[in-house]
Amino acid sequence: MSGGVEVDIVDSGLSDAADALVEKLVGDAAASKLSAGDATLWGPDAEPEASKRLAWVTLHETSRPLVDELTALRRELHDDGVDRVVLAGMGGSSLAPEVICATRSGGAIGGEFPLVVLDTTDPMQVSDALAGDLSRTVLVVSSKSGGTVETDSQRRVFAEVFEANGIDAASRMVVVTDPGTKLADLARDQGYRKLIEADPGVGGRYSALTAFGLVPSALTGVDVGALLDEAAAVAPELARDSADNPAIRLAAAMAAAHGAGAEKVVLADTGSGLVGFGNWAEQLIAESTGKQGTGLLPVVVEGSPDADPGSAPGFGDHGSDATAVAVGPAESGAQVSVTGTLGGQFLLWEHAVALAGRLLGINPFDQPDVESAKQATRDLLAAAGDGSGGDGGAAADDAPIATDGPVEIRAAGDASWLGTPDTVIDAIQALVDAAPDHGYIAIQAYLDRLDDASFATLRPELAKATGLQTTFGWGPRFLHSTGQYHKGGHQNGVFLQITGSVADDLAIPGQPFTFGTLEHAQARGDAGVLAAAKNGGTPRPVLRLHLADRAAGLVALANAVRETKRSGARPDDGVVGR
Ligand SMILES: O=P(O)(O)OC[C@H]1O[C@H](O)[C@H](O)[C@@H](O)[C@@H]1O
Repeated sequence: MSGGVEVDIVDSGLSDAADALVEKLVGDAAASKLSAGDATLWGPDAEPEASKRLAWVTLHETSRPLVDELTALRRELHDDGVDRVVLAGMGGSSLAPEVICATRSGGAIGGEFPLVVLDTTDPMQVSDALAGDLSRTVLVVSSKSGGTVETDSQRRVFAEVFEANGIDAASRMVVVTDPGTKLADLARDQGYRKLIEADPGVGGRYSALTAFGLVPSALTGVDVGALLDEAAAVAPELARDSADNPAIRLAAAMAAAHGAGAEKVVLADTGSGLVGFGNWAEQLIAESTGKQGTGLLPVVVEGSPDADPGSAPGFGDHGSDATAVAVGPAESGAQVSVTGTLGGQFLLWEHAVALAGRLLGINPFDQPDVESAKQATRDLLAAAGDGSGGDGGAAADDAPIATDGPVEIRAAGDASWLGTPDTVIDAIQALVDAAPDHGYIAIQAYLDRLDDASFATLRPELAKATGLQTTFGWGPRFLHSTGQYHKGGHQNGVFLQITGSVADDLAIPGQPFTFGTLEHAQARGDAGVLAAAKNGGTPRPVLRLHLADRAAGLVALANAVRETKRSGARPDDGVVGR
């Protein structure tokens, strides 16, 4: 293993196809240029953005001063009896610390300790985070732009509840943001405990080793110096213009597969020792490449295919539209295996995705389609006036097409593909029938990802029933991750959006809307934007299922998914529909 990471292209056909691209990257000296921060690698259109976004290549050196600063901050907080860390942040501002803390603590994601990640607007999940022991809590408010509505809302409600419990809110706020943002000004004006300004030369999804990744991790006790050491150990290897460079090999494998029609990258953890790494890689791959009607769609599957055969549909049984990548040792069905330390893999994947961007001919540093969903949400909130949308905003929604027990069936945009379903089974079947061969299904659940965690089982069930690659994302979290690809990538997706009733809504202090209203506006807004795009010349199918009762709704959905069929199962002959 070179310096701590290794990429093995196990599939000989893919390895042969990748060779030409390996040669090209080596010939162009792309790896050494990338490591030297050369912004010309993605062409003249991308150069202005790239020139502001390449500081991540040396973070293993430039982030060093943070290590002692954060150790001191943690000690100071501990001396005050504060050891529960809640992180308010979306996308690049929370995905890396979640993986770092879960990996270093042996697996607990989203539990009470060591890190409570709040990347949601679901009122129930926010309420649960507020219900923890506030006397021991510090809120890390992380936002590169300083203007992300979810993060701002979480900060507002925590500030209010701290004060309501007799705790000086300012003393419990640690802010991570870029210099000069509104959030930085606020932290100064309000005298927040600590303001840590991040390196503005790094975009959100490349920021694992900046203050965004390191601050929450260090506050929970992770040795972030060791993480930087792991990255430093692989950096020289990643800079080499050599056919053995693991970043070159991974980039070439993904781009060669893409060229042959396999635009999906199915990621399974096969015993990497890294917990939830796919959820971080997902944002990096999807947001960096999914644009201009092209890109790589990450499909994160559950379980280890060898340990539990059949547990990860889409991996071992994938068709010619996908590449199976094992994070960990190669297992049956894997075409590529990537192994290594956590710090090493962060840097490896960042280099590989940036190099793949060059091979795909896109700018890996922008996210041109993310803003459209945010704007649609703002428009819906403005149209709702004071935001008092009753049942979390659902009351302001269009009338359902049909109601089947606890499930209201709706659609977005042109729903001619849907016909007139009476039941959830009919509706899901119509959605599956509308998917092109070699297309994909995206399940998007705007629910509580801890209390409603069982909804994630719909992914393997639907993948098994249809043979289509199927992704699962929690809303609004995925809007800051795979959301870019779904709107800007290959136009062959169909979308199953799930929203749920809100038993106890939660006000957002100083805002005219509640968390429930915001969550539903985000769902409706994104559904509208998705449906407005086309799959080729035809309307892009977006099915919206609203659950009047979340628990009963899950049972109804699971039953319906089991009944779903797709003729021809997984299509393997030639690639169409991209
Ligand atoms: O860190 P923030 O500025 O709050 O941004 C959080 C996220 O927002 C957007 O959705 C971007 O597309 C993501 O790349 C980013 O990570």
